[in-house]
Amino acid sequence: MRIPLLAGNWKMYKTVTEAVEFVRGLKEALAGIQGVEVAVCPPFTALYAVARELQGTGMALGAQNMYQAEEGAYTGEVSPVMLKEIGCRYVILGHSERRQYFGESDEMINAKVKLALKHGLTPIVCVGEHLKDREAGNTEKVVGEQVRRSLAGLSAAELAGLVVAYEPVWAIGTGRTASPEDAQQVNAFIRSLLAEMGGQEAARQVRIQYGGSVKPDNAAELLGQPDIDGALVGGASLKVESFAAIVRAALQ
Ligand SMILES: O=C[C@H](O)COP(=O)(O)O
Repeated sequence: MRIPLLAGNWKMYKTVTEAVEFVRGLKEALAGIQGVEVAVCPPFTALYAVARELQGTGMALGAQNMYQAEEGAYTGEVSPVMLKEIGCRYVILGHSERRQYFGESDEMINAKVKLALKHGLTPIVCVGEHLKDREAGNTEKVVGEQVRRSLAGLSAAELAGLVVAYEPVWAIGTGRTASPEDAQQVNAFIRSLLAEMGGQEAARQVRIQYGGSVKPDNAAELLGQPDIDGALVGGASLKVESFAAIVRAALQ
């Protein structure tokens, strides 16, 4: 039984004050909720304050990125050791915005995934095709390559414990969502690929989210698909009301 993971990726939004205020509201909105896992992924600057605010709630903390080294002269970067100490359970890796604006390759993401796992962080590994890939009928080819390369060399147990987020790039922040059927098809494809890489049991356990314009009014249908085990939510995770509504939709 896979517990759905609803994770809010705040991207470069929210000061420390705004982040703390949000978490206080979210705690109230979701008090007593069971059967789903909820995580928030604030900018680095708010991680510590949010970690304190989340204590004792069962909600998890995630970071949006990390560097592929434990320490060193890497100005501006943050290591998995630092994220673990601060209380992160998750780290988003390979988000399409990292791939697009910061030149992250599958090989770099693979190094990050391995180091995150070494330090007890659970990677949320993002994959997804561009519109031109989908229109050319290349979705599975592109997503398949990203999965194989980003997750190369992982053991079956490591694959089983991962979170993969299928995020079609054309659906991110655009208001254009993949249909539940299309999202289900790609998530099922990713699961079959993971079965090839790590065996049936790993594929049965791994959680595969959908992300891309998930909103309160489309969440239930997306989350009701058999291979969609939660959502990675951008814009709609910035307001307590909409994020809480998406979390509740996972229980329907
Ligand atoms: O990580 C989250 C995704 O980029 C989705 O963002 P969005 O919900 O604003 O489309």
